[in-house]
Amino acid sequence: MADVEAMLAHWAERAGPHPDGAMLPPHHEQCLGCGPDNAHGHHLQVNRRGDGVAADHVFDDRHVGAPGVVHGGAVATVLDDLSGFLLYLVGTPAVTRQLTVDYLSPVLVGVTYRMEARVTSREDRKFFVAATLSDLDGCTVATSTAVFVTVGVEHFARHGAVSGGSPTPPVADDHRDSGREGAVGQQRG
Ligand SMILES: CCCCC/C=C\C/C=C\C/C=C\C/C=C\CCCC(=O)SCCNC(=O)CCNC(=O)[C@H](O)C(C)(C)COP(=O)(O)OP(=O)(O)OC[C@H]1O[C@@H](n2cnc3c(N)ncnc32)[C@H](O)[C@@H]1OP(=O)(O)O
Repeated sequence: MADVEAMLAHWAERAGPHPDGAMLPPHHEQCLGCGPDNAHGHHLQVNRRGDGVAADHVFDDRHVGAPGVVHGGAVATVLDDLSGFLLYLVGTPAVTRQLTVDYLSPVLVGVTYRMEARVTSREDRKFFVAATLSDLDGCTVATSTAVFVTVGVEHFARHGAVSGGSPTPPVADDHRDSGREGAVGQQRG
């Protein structure tokens, strides 16, 4: 099990507050969406924009599905990860419980897209997120909505290390969290 103290320190260090326009830290160094040390990742660089978050992104040949067209899973990955940056504004760890993607037009390899995400509402431990992926002419090519559920730091401690190390194998009878997890309090220092 990963060290809870180390994980809390990791979050406290990154929690902010982050001023409008600031570049937000990656979730962790190996994150598929934003981790700088993940050779297979998207390396998203995300800024706070008002109450939302935004990033520009260019998909490359690693992300292709049909020739020249980005794989839908890769599109879902970056929309999910961008939405996960709203954690820095909400101030609590959370995980995606549901993600729905609408693919409006083909997303093309080698083209710059602008992505934005914002929280649309909050209800107890859930927060609802909407995100868009648009070309630089302002034409929206994909949208997503997601439900994030706040979790305690134990959630991550139970399932793996923060970064670097191999994930902890799930315990046979503990692959799913038992009962409801309370959100941890705000980590803002
Ligand atoms: C302080 C600042 C923090 C800064 C963070 C910094 C670093 C972060 C470091 C690490 C990474 C952390 C996050 C990464 C962020 C982004 C990366 C992209 C996001 C991801 O990659 S994340 C991975 C994929 N994700 C999962 O791995 C989740 C798997 N899952 C579970 O672990 C359980 O699911 C759990 C424990 C969450 C809850 O489990 P459970 O048993 O307690 O509850 P259950 O799941 O049944 O439902 C819960 C509520 O969702 C409602 N609900 C369900 N479906 C709905 C729908 N369609 N519409 C409306 N509501 C819906 C239900 O109705 C109920 O609502 P209610 O509470 O009102 O009853």
